[in-house]
Order: sequence, then structure tokens, then C-alpha cells
Amino acid sequence: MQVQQVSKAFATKQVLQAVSLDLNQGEIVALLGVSGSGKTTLFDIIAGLLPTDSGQIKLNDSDITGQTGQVSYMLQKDLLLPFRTIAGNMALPLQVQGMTKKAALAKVQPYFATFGLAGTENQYPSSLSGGMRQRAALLRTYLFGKQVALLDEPFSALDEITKREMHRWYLQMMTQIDLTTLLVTHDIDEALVLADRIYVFGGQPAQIAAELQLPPRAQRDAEFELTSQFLTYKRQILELLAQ
Ligand SMILES: Nc1ncnc2c1ncn2[C@@H]1O[C@H](COP(=O)(O)OP(=O)(O)OP(=O)(O)O)[C@@H](O)[C@H]1O
Repeated sequence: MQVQQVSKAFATKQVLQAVSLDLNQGEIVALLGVSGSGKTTLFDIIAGLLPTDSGQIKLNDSDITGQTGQVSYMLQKDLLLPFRTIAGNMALPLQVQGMTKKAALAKVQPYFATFGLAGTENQYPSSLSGGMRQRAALLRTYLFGKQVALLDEPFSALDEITKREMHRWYLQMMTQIDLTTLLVTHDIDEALVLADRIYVFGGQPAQIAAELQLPPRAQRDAEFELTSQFLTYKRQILELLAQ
């Protein structure tokens, strides 16, 4: 997917200025920026929920600017429907695509084990922990069946320990499923742990200030966060964000 020269203003306030970025198949790319920098605005534009003033979004060489339904979008809050069971929530994307509820429930069944959700099928969202709800929300995002997933701060509401568990789990999942991910976060450590590449986003109006290529995921184990290399990246990002 490519974002090409996207600009956006709200009334007289220019929020995005000629933002360009690209995502390769299977990559996890983080968009890192301070609060209010325009990350959600950019996501809404990519998802076709908000019109852009100029610029284009391309997927597999097709222009998808302004089109909804081309990418999966997971919001900060899990937004699972409280009155549907977890299985019922998971069946929803398939039902939206025209499948009967029965067929959809059968289709989603095998994924519960893969996503670490076995046994939760008949529970309601309120009885699940925050981490489990996020897994369910990620599974539902995956079940939309799109090549690209946009994740808007998916782990920000979790406590530090659960968040770390979720990071490990997510990286492990990504070795099993082929999902290109664009992740919005203002958590530098999270971006360094999860991403293959990081775009640092900043300024007013927001622009891509830098692009960082990280070492291959396989070389970054749980100890990576304790290395001097990690701190070097972190210092570099902090300096870029402060500009
Ligand atoms: N519909 C709107 N009308 C007017 N201004 C808006 C609208 N949506 C966003 N903005 C402004 O655009 C700027 C960027 O907002 P946006 O939500 O995209 O930032 P963000 O980086 O996602 O922030 P956060 O990390 O806090 O979610 C903010 O100054 C916000 O006030």
C-alpha cells in the first residue's frame, strides 16, 4: 500500500502536509507521533472515512482514495458488541460479507485456538480480561479478510505487563498469519519492539520527519529492549520528536 502526498486541513488548520509512506506485504510499520499530530486523521483517510484535500492512497497499484472496505481498521477501543458472544462478534465480519450466521460461526471456530481464545466462544466481552478482548478484536480485524490492517493504538489501554505479553503474542502471531500492519502509536518502546520500520511523524502541519529501518524481527528477542542498540534508536526518535 502507498500513501502519496496526502494533505488535509480542517477549516483553516492544516493538519497533514504532503504525507507519503509505503507498506510492503507482511510488514509491520509503526507511525509514531505525539498526541494530536494527525495520526488518526491519516488513518481515517486511508480507511476512506474522511476525504483528503489532495494526494492518493494506492493498494496493489489501484487508486483506493476515498473508498471504504479496502483495509481492516481496528480502533483504540475494542468495540466488541456487548450483547453478542465472542463467537457472535467474530462471525460479524463474515455475516457483513453475506455469509449466514451458522456458516460464519463454523468458519471462525478454528481461529479461536490460533488466537489464544479457546474456551471464550460463548462468553460475553464483559467477562474477558482487557488482553483477551484485544485478542478478540484483532481476530475480528483479521477476519475482515483484508490484506492490510490499520491498528490505532491497539494496546494503549492495557497495563504494562499485559501489554508486553500482547507484544510477544502479536509478533508470534505474525509469523503464522500474513497480515500487513500499519500501527499508530505514541509509545516509542512499542514501536521499537513491534515494527520492521518506523515512520516518525511530527510538526505542524504533520509530516514524515524520518524513517527508521529496524533489525530483522527474528534478531529482536525479549532482550532487545535491554540492549544499547535499543537505547540508541530510542534516543534518535526522542530527538526527532522534540524537533
Ligand atoms: N473533525 C475535525 N474537525 C476539526 N479538527 C479536527 C477534526 N479531527 C481532528 N481535528 C484536529 O486535527 C488534529 C489532529 O487530530 P488527530 O486525532 O488526527 O491526532 P492524533 O495524532 O491521532 O492524536 P491522538 O494521539 O491524541 O489520538 C488535532 O489538532 C485535532 O484537533
